[in-house]
Amino acid sequence: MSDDERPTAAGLSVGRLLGAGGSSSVWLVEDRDGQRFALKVLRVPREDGVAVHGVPSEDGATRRGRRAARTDSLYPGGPTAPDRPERTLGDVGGASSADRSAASAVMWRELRLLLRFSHDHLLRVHRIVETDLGPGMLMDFAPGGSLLGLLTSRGPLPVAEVVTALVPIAQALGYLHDQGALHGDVTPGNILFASDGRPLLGDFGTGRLLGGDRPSSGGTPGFLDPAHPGSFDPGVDVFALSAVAWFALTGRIPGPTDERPPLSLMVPEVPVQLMRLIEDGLSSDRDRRPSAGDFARTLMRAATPIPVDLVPAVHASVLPELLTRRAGPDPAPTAAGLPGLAGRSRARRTPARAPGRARQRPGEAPAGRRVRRGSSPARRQRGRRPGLSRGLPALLGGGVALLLLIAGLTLAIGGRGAPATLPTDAGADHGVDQGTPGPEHAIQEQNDPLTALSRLVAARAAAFAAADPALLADVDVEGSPAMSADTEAVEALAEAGRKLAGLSITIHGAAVLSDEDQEFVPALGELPAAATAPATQVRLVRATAVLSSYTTVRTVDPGRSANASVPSAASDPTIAQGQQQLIFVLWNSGAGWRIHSVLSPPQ
Ligand SMILES: Nc1ncnc2c1ncn2[C@@H]1O[C@H](COP(=O)(O)OP(=O)(O)OP(=O)(O)O)[C@@H](O)[C@H]1O
Repeated sequence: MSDDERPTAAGLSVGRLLGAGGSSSVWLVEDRDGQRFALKVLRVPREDGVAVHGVPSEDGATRRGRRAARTDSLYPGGPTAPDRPERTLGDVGGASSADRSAASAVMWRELRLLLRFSHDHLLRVHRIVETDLGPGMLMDFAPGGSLLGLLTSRGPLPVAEVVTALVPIAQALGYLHDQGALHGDVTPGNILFASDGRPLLGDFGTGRLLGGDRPSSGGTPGFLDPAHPGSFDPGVDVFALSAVAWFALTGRIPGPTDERPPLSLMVPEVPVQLMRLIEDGLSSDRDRRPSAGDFARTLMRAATPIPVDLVPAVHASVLPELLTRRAGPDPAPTAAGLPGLAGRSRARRTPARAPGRARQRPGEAPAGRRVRRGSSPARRQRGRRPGLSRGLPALLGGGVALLLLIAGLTLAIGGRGAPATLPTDAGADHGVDQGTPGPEHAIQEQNDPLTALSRLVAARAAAFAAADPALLADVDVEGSPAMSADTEAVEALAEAGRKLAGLSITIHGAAVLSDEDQEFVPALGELPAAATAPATQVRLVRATAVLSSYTTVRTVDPGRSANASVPSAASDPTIAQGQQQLIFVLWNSGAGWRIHSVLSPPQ
């Protein structure tokens, strides 16, 4: 955005452009006391057809990524918001007085609405100021930037960070709904972060009050409830929030129900209750959608929240004030040399345990080896882990752990056209073994979890490909998180009369994590001990799971015969291949290795 689009306003010095949405540009400003604010100036459609694109003043990669997110991921196949002809009020010879008074009315309306509400997670708006480009709204500056900016820089987020980012937003929506108001435009661009990492819901431009006279005209494609456009229904905000959660976990907008891949296939570590919550929130059946308050409560129980790592996304000038940054010296020796892990280590040592979650029940002493050993001070004092120095840091250094690339994420945010390059490591490649395992193979598998893992993921792919939950019996531990999530997803496929033709999964670079490496996997603290079967062995295997491309095929007789299929219709989407770094928790209680759960690697 050029300098002549920079507003001027009495008593304010105007700094960098913070961002631009479909209808406004937002600038960093400072008042005479040195206090910083964000100043939002509305933009209006251009009459001469010449487009003025608002781009954030972040680095080039972020800018490119944001465009890609808008064009490839946020708005696939549809009109892209930035391509709407638009202008800043006052440009090209100045806006008409009618434009200005319309803009002013919108601003006053948003201000009046916002002044009625006060919540820790609603962005505070102060007043309207006159600028040379028309009225501007002065609001709190959110130095952490937006969730969209964060996802553009980092790629999809781990479940634990999604919990941190979205529980407060769901609570803020619950508060608004209780007050008889709708937000109306919950999107990743409208979720901002304070410097202490607090998520804030902004942009009440399309908000509405119950009984208000103005129908909603806003909303953002991809996050707009297709079933109830324009209705005054809190479920519209819950739909949008669920779409944001899907987007944060996968890097893509969810798309229509019968076209989106199962979430548990794209992000296997998503707990089953979270998968259900998001599917319920996106359901076209309004009665299935939870209230915003229930959404917050269920999301809170999905994982122990960890601080959102904002560092890769923020402007360099705000780094020093960012409380959640994890670079620099850390008092915990275990985190030495591992930027990004310090916060996680702390979070793990003092977990914000959700109600009802017990790490280990009294009297349930682990008979086999526990999934995770306790982290004694002595262990923490030992400093850098030799295993980690070869393994996880390679992931961290490459930034690969940030990219949960599965099922078509080559089109995902960040403008990346191809899957990330993965670090080579010492682990052998374990391609799919399609043949029937012989006795020798079975013995080898019994001893070697890496060999077993290749077979397990191939069999898991076969269950999804055929939409046959019975095939999971030899894949997942009975009653485990993996079994619940996979069964639910495969049954949903079967009920929808679909299967994923051509899907296969191969394992590459698999390596068993040492005990010391396991110290750095915070989510392990949430897994139950392997206490139920005395002889249970547990291994954690870090690996890259590579999904082939596949096509969603409709079966002839939905819900009954997954074997019969109709030829792929032209509309059936082919999902491009993708890959993902994962940690598989494998159990062996005597009958061979099975998948107990799947985690994302620490970042
Ligand atoms: N208070 C703020 N502090 C820091 N950055 C902000 C603030 N408000 C907005 N931004 C940045 O500006 C971008 C655009 O802001 P906003 O979403 O309010 O504009 P908009 O035109 O209303 O967008 P849309 O109509 O597309 O939702 C945000 O995505 C964010 O990056």
